[in-house]
Amino acid sequence: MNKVKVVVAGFRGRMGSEALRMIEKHDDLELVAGLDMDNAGQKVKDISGLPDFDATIYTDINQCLQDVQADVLIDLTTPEVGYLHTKTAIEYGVRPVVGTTGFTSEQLEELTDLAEERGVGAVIAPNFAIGAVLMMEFSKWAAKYFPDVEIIEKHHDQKLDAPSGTAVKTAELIKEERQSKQQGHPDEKETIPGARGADVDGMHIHSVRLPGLVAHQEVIFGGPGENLTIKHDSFHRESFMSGIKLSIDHVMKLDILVYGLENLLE
Ligand SMILES: NC(=O)C1=CN([C@@H]2O[C@H](COP(=O)(O)OP(=O)(O)OC[C@H]3O[C@@H](n4cnc5c(N)ncnc54)[C@H](OP(=O)(O)O)[C@@H]3O)[C@@H](O)[C@H]2O)C=CC1
Ligand SMILES: O=C(O)C1=N[C@H](C(=O)O)C[C@H](O)C1
Repeated sequence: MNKVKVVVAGFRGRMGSEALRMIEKHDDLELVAGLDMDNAGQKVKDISGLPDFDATIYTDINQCLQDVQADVLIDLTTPEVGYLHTKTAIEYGVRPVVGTTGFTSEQLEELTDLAEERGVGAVIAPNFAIGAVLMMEFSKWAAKYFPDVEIIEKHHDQKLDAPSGTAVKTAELIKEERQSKQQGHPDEKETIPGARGADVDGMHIHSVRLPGLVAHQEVIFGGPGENLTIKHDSFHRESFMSGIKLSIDHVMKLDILVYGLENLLE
């Protein structure tokens, strides 16, 4: 069997370490290197609490992709690093599967163009949980009938970006379905700045950050005399792993960048 050779960037993190456990469970995947902030030259198995992989740790993506033969780069780092890793991977012809959130729309456009120009498959998915993808799709459908909508996303308090990538993607999907709409009273005034949350095309996004949370989102639609709430909870990061595996399987057959797991689901 030809194994897919994978590099994981951010493998010591909450998501990256879960991705290593996912790779360990699949015979068709092989970890060939890890990208980290630190620990260059050590082996992944030398880091306590991680699976027993013999793969070498690098801190420089260029060095890493020159030294090892890799098919796929999984990136689960930070917005700035994730963007650079994705760009560099495409330049080396290594297919990125990116969960890192917080990219700007300009960065996404640039990466999409680069992948197309080089004919390199790539997947960027703000949420790899199947339930979250359904929540976003159901929300898009509901927006056809309920144009008034607010999004409440709740995450652990170590999250760097706000609003979450999932909330932004949900708003983008809803935007495809409804006419642009300014919600609330036309004379509404915030007496404390930020009270109404972020505004995406009239949709308000509220970000909650608390210890104890993992990743949760409610999309609340309002109509005359009724409300509809579409809600998803990730209680464990294992929830994201089947989506990462599905993306690895698909990215090997792609020659463009796909943004959003919904585009890979049948
Ligand atoms: N798409 C999805 O389904 C999901 C996406 N995410 C996203 O994934 C990303 C990671 O989240 P999470 O795992 O919680 O974050 P963590 O902070 O737990 O992990 C990030 C890891 O990246 C490492 N890192 C930072 N800079 C570099 C670098 N230059 N090279 C290599 N590694 C680096 C960090 O090292 P150090 O600890 O030393 O700083 C850390 O180990 C976030 O953007 C988050 O929003 C999260 C969950 C699901
Ligand atoms: O940082 C997280 O934890 C998560 N980030 C992603 C996002 O920003 O939407 C996906 C999920 O919500 C967990």
